[in-house]
Order: sequence, then structure tokens, then C-alpha cells
Amino acid sequence: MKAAGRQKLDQRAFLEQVHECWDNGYLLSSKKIGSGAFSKVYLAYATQERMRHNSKLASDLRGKRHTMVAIKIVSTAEAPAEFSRKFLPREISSLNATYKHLNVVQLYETFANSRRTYLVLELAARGDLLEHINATSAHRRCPGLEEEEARRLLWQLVSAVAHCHNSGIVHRDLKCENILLDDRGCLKLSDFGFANRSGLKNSLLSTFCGSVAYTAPEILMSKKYNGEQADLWSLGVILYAMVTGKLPFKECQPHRMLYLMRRGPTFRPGLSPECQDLIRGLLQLRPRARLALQQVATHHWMLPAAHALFCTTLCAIPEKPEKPQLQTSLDNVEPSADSDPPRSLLQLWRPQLQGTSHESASSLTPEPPGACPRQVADSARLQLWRTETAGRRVGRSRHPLLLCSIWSVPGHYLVS
Ligand SMILES: Nc1ncnc2c1ncn2[C@@H]1O[C@H](COP(=O)(O)OP(=O)(O)OP(=O)(O)O)[C@@H](O)[C@H]1O
Repeated sequence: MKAAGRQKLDQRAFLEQVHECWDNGYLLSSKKIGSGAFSKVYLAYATQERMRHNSKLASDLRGKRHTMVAIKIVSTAEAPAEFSRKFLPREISSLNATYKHLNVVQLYETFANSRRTYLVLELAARGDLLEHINATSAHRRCPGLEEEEARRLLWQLVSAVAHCHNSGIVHRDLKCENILLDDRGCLKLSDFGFANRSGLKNSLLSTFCGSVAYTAPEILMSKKYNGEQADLWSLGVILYAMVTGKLPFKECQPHRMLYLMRRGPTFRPGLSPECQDLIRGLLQLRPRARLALQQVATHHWMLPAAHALFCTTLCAIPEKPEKPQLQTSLDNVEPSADSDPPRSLLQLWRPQLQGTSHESASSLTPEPPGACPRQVADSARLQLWRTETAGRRVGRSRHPLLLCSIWSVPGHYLVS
């Protein structure tokens, strides 16, 4: 009887939500795609009428060629007052601040009434990274992802986190469950419920956030911490989880956890030494000793990601009347004084405007129909040009993740 009563209430609440969404231009489906402490996330469809009035939504969905969105319904009437007053506004303002990055879930708009707040989000239909790791491990009959796939995903994650940090936002809850994948396998960082403004570069935070297994030791020790450096620790845990299918440190007791952290991670046989080195570089007890994001992106283990992106795209570039002088081999060529020196690697993560970069990419590198595989066209476009000093700056990336010059230096491509 009690259960039946509860079900009736749920049905009534759901119908109210359908009406409230409809009044705001969305058709709410009954497909629940997730739930959080005070929220439920449903698949929904944007109406043509809504798209006419919301250019942010219209331009993004036009690119995706569908009208699906995810609507997160937060029950503010049931949530603690502090959640509605503090955390929810922070989540919304963080999503607004990080808007327009290919690897950060997009917030198209919000609407609210006295009982609920609705967040209309970009849909990431393929579930979260944890599910993906588990499914892949089962399929391969070997725990973890292939290093190549982990590298591709980490590259996108680093780009997303750098975009957040450059926008003054620290995520503070980076974990596999908060990393979603869309229908093209593109990574989308989500759940900014614990995010905060990083404020001054060196200002310290004190709130305990995130999940213990991903939490930096300085937070477990209740010290004041730098949010960006704490995010770097979590990145190390995520990379470890991707390549081993396990968490590096798993203990319920914080003191036991700290003991394991001090000992450092152990690795399965067969994991490449470069990957181990990158994980160790991130899982440094001393926050300042951790690799910075630009060091992660240029780490030996990561370079094939930039390299692969670069080389696969070359196949996709149609012949031009004047062929660019492209250096494909990694010869010993060093930058000379007459070419621009590589600028800060941080440029790699200049806010990469999702729509704009796609648009400019397509207009700069027109493709004849059927000239290149779709995923290549979608995932990477490079605009090459002839340099006066041939063999130095070998290309200019138009990829939304890699808006940078690509330099050939002995043994590596260096992105700047
Ligand atoms: N944009 C999205 N696309 C697809 N699924 C999503 C999206 N946003 C959230 N979800 C799903 O809904 C779940 C809950 O969303 P979210 O983590 O944002 O809520 P939360 O209330 O912050 O959760 P928690 O209490 O776990 O922190 C996610 O784990 C995910 O499975």
C-alpha cells in the first residue's frame, strides 16, 4: 500500500515535470539516464520553437544533427537549503564559465520554480568512463583500456581540465563517474557540483570535496590546498584506473589511505614505463611536485596522441594547388633564430570555442565530398602551410583540442 502510494506520487511529480518542461520548450521523455543525490537526469527533446529562441542550443544541436538533450531536474524543495543556496548556483556558474569546450558538457539553459531547478545539458549518451572501462575490460578479458585508447581519452580530459583552470574553475570532483562519453566517443567532463572559482592563482581552499579514492593527500590531511594541484592528483588516479582497471589506492580509513599514498602506486606487468612515469608524476605527495597540465600534454607517453592526431589528419587533407612542405619524418631539425620560437605551451588550451573552431576549420579546409573518413573529418583538421624555414614549424593544427603550431624537434613533435 505504501509502495503504491509512493508510485502514485512519483507519477504525479513526473507529469508535473513533463508539463514544466513543455512550457519551456522541451519534450521530456520517460527515459531516466541517471540520478544523483538530489537530482534525476532524463532524455528530452528540444522543440523547433525553443531552438528558434535559443541560439546557443540551436547552433550546438545543428552540429550534432539531432534535437536530444539531457535535462537534470534538481528537486530544490527536497534538497538541503545549503545545496540550493551554495552548490547548485556554483554548478550553474561553473558550467556557464566553461561553456563552449568540446570536452566539457554544455549547459544550454536553466529554468526553475519554487520546487525544482532544471538544467538543460548537452547529452552524453554513452554513459560514463567507469562503465566504459568495465565493459572494455570484460570484452578484452584483461583489466583496463589499451594504452592507446587511454592516451586519447586523457588527452581530451587534460584539454577539458585546462580549459576549466584557464576559466578560473577548479572541478574538485574529477573521477571516472563524472567523465561522460557522447555517441561519438568524445569525452565530456560533467558534474560541476563541487566546482569552485580558483580565484587568485595561489589562493588555497579548505573544503573537503570529491570522492576519497580520487582525493589528493593534502585534502585527506585536512590541509589548505590548491584546487588546481588537487585536480592533478585526481587526473593521476583516473589515468591509473584507465590503464589498469583498478584504483591505485583503495582503503576506507583515511590514515590507511595515506599510508598507501606514501608508498606510491604499484603497476601491473606490461604497462609501459612511460605511462608509469606519467602516473607517478601526477601522484606526487607534494602538490607542487606534481606535473603541471602542460607537462602532462608534452610527456613522452602523451606525444603519440598529438602525433597520431597530426598524421591521421594529413590523409584527410585534400590536395592543394601548392603542396605544403610537410616534414613527416622526425629528423634532427632544430628551430633556428629566424623562425618564431615556440610560445607558451599553455596556448594549447586557450579557450577553444566549440562552434567557432568547427566553423573556422571547415571553412579553412574544405573537403570534397567523400574525401576523408568521417571520423577523421570530425575529430581532427589541420591546416598546413609552407614555412620560410622549411622543416621547422611543420603545421598548424585546426583541431579544437589542439589549436597550436606543431614543431618538429629531434625525436618529437612539440606543440606550442
Ligand atoms: N549530460 C548528461 N548526459 C548524459 N547523462 C548524464 C548527463 N549528466 C548527468 N548524467 C547522468 O546522470 C547522473 C547524475 O548526474 P550528476 O552527476 O550531474 O548529478 P549529481 O546530482 O551531481 O550526482 P552526484 O550526487 O552523484 O554527484 C550521472 O552519473 C550520469 O550518469
